[in-house]
Amino acid sequence: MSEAARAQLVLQARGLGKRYGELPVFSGISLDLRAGELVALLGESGCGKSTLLNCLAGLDSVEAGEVRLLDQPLSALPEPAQAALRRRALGFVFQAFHVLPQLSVADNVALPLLLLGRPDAARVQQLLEAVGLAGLGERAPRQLSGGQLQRVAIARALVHRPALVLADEPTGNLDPRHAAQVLELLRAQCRQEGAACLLVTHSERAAVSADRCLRMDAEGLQPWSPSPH
Ligand SMILES: Nc1ncnc2c1ncn2[C@@H]1O[C@H](COP(=O)(O)OP(=O)(O)OP(=O)(O)O)[C@@H](O)[C@H]1O
Repeated sequence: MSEAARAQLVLQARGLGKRYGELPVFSGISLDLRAGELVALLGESGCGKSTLLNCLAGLDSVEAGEVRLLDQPLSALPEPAQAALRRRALGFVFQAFHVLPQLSVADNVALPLLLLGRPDAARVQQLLEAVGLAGLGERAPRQLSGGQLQRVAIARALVHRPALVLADEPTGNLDPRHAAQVLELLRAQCRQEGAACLLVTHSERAAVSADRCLRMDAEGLQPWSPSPH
């Protein structure tokens, strides 16, 4: 691989294998994600997409293989170094949002910046506006709808300009207008900030807007082309 190609690599996974007890979830998964690309990950429910995202982030362990994030061996780093790299380089949109109920909407979005010691109220406001939540920053999460909470989670994942965004069905609870807005935001994050984004989706519409698509099945990850509309 050339130096230029290596420099573009944000994430490199090789030979990942995962099982829950006796149940194999996946094996032999390899994946490269480059700066600026939006990659859609599709596959049947239960095939292991969320588990793979967790393993790529180092939030779940693998039995085999290696994950390199920004050319550092994430899975081999001691936990404090792993946490520091994750905090700096990663934005994660969880399927279940994981918005903290005791913090306001704006404080939830601000959290990654605070953990990095870089508070930036203007950036928080910019993200709230970008996801269509301007004016709701002072609300408590319990006062928001499911779709609004999903957008809080997306704003929080992007606010610190991470090199890698892992997004687990980020448009699953959104109407078409907000789904398009969120996809546009993820794309802008890739284009403007040079981030890589791996987007788990069941939506062919979302897949069409990706730079490339991967389908996950028992054989591993295969390149896939969505049918044009
Ligand atoms: N903590 C766990 N313990 C045991 N089995 C688990 C655990 N988490 C997930 N699984 C199993 O691992 C497999 C993969 O689950 P996963 O959530 O990764 O699938 P998915 O492709 O993301 O599904 P969906 O599209 O429905 O979100 C499933 O068979 C699931 O039942």
